[in-house]
Amino acid sequence: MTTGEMWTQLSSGITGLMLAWVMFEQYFPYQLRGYLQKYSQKLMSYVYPYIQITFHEFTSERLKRSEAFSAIQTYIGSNSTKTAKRLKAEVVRNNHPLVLTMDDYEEVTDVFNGVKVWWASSKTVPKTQPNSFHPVAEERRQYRLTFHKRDREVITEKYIEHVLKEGKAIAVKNRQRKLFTNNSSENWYGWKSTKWSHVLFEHPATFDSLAMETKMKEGIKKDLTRFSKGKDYYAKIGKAWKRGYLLYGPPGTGKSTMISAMANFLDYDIYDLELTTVKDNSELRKLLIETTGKSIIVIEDIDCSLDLTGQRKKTKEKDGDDDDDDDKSDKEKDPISKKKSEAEKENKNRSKVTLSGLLNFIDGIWSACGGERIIVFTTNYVDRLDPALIRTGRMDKHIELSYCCFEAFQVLAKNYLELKSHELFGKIEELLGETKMSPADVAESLMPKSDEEDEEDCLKRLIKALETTKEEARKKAEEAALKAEKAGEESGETPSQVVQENGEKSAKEVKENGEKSAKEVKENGVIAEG
Ligand SMILES: Nc1ncnc2c1ncn2[C@@H]1O[C@H](COP(=O)(O)OP(=O)(O)OP(=O)(O)O)[C@@H](O)[C@H]1O
Ligand SMILES: [Mg+2]
Repeated sequence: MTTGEMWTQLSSGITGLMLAWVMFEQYFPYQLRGYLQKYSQKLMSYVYPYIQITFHEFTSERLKRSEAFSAIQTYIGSNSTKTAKRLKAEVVRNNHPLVLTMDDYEEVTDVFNGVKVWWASSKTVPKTQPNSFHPVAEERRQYRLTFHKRDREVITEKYIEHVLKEGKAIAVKNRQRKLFTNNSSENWYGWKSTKWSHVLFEHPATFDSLAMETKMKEGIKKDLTRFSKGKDYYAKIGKAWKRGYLLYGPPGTGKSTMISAMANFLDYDIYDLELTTVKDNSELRKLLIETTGKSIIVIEDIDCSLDLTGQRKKTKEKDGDDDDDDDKSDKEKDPISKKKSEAEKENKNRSKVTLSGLLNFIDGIWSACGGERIIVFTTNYVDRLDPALIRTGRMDKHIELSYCCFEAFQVLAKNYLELKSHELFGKIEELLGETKMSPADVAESLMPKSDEEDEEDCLKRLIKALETTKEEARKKAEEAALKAEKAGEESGETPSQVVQENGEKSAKEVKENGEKSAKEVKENGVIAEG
């Protein structure tokens, strides 16, 4: 047979097949197709000696990405780079080569205990109407494992377990920590939609660079270490492997910095949850399910995020003659209150996440899904939070980050100026004892502003700043006392009585109240520590 004849025969054969397929599609009764498929598969199983197992990317209503799928992806990725011809570059990391994985519709082989298996990747894109207004459905990927039926036992009992274990181990080894933030639910659909977006987490903060009392720092480090090693302990006491921290204190005292230090200390990811974009409790739940283990879930400025300071409080304030109006002038001056009221206004109509929804998120039934998570709340005003949110046992540990003390200053001086001691330290210690300055402000003064500045210039700048702050505080206190005296004269009472009756009016009283409640919480925290 010549080559020309062979081609003619081949093309007529293909045409015949296509014709048969068209006839089948058009005329074969639809009802009988199911039977045909069933019996042809049965027939195939007699002739075809291979078994296939499919691992889908999403299981159970697509709530969560399958862990098995991720592990398999990593396993095949690391083994396939030498054999597969089409690879996908996933992440480019600093100082690391490309991370490559097998591309879609590619097949690789693997050998385990002398048994050969085939892995193939594929994807299905759900059909959508061409002119539909619905968002495009997300493609679903899957891996198909094929092996001979005589190897069934080895594969199902040993090989798959080996793949999952290896995959997870490789993932841990290659892991680059991430900082996640939640997407608005309007973007939860469509191509490659995800609930969380991430960037690589590269914050350099560590506990060594964190300025705070050494004893407190060591306590927190011990607590974190105990938690991260406590898998069996939590299982024994029947508690979800979670721990809640409440970080509170004035602005610039290192709450956010401490979260980064915690993540670096434990080698955890951070999920920065922006509550204001979460529409309701069910969205909150979905977000929680999508978080992975070894992570810190952070809700910053919890008092501003939502009206979680309690509907209860609000109703109370409505009936009573609470000091809402009196607060107004203070609020106008206070940037945090301003921040809060703006956020409140903005979110009034948008977010329906409730206190109970959030509590369920922290320690309800839903909190049990997936372990090894730390939940951190931060706030500037701990006394504004609903008691239910901070009661003993709910937030396991309450940490107060306060104004800069001398010990904290020493850490900053060592970090910023590489100074362990200096003749000006004595003066600074004295001033820090009399003034309230946040570590952020102290750090700012200590930072050299030009190459010409030396350590002494920086220390002198700090002394000047401390003296100014001290003077301002003195003037404020004087003004408050004067005001109280005036009000007392008008009503015929002594100034101290006026101050007492007006409650939180004077700056001094505000401070004292704050400190008192902070102390209470601290005490609770100490009890709660377990
Ligand atoms: N305790 C600290 N140790 C070291 N640096 C600090 C500390 N506190 C603040 N800083 C410095 O000040 C900056 C601001 O601190 P940070 O953002 O952590 O404050 P915060 O308590 O989260 O404030 P806010 O309440 O406004 O969110 C940081 O970039 C850090 O460099
Ligand atoms: Mg902060």
